[in-house]
Amino acid sequence: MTSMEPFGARLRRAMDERGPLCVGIDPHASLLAEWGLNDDVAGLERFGRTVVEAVADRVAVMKPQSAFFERFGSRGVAVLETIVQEARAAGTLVVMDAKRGDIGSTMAGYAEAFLHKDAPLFSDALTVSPYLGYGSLSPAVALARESGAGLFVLALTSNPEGPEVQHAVRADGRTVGATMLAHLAAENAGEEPLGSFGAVVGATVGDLSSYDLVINGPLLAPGVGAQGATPADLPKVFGAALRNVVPNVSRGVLRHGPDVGALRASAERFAEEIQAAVFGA
Ligand SMILES: O=c1ccn([C@@H]2O[C@H](COP(=O)(O)O)[C@@H](O)[C@H]2O)c(=O)[nH]1
Repeated sequence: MTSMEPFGARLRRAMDERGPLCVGIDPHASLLAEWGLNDDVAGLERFGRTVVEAVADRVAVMKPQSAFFERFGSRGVAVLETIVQEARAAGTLVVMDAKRGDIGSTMAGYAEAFLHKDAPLFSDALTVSPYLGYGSLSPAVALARESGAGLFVLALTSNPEGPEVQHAVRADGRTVGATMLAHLAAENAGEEPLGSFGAVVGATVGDLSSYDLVINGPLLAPGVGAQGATPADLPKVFGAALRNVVPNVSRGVLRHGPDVGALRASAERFAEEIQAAVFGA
């Protein structure tokens, strides 16, 4: 397989050129209604294509939420394929938010679905769950390396229920979340300018001073906007790892649709606030 430049290098360049904002494509039923669209496949497609038209040529990353496409079965997945391909063709990197995780032999199938360069849903990176054990992700790590893609591993998620698992302390005294971060730092060791194996760390999680977020890889940070975090919170949460943070905003931008100009203006406002928070820090 001819491989692409590694995801980490492509992401670093995109963040340097366009800023780090990731805009989510989350076609909630309530947003389809607010946009005056039907809650059907045609509405889904119009929604997704409008978001791509508004921001794909200007933001570093877009993150479609697979759940809202899978909701419509095979026809929804077909729309997802179109959206991913159009967004990538417009110049943005696509992180597929599908949060896959399974025993290793099945994980290999999920990896083929999203990380094989000839797969209809090939994405620049995929969110994965390590809660069947980090080692169960090995087939995805291997295929991502081979095809120049990346992974974002759930480490410290933005939801209030996450800590009961992620802050749990293991027999060796480390928390589960810290262990995931350490695995990722090992994957990324020696990679320049940035490793391809990132962590999901919510912007809402508060004080992380006891965690080592410097993993030489990207940190996908959902939670800005609708979940209550603001760009100004980023320096406090991410500290020394701030320059590798990719803040995701979904509903905070999407609620401004369906007008393309209003979506674009909202993304630009978030991008400016994030730039000020990261580079003014
Ligand atoms: O810890 C996590 C992991 C993923 N997400 C996803 O990000 C977006 C957030 O959407 P908003 O509308 O900006 O709240 C959504 O797709 C989540 O599934 C997350 O929120 N937290």
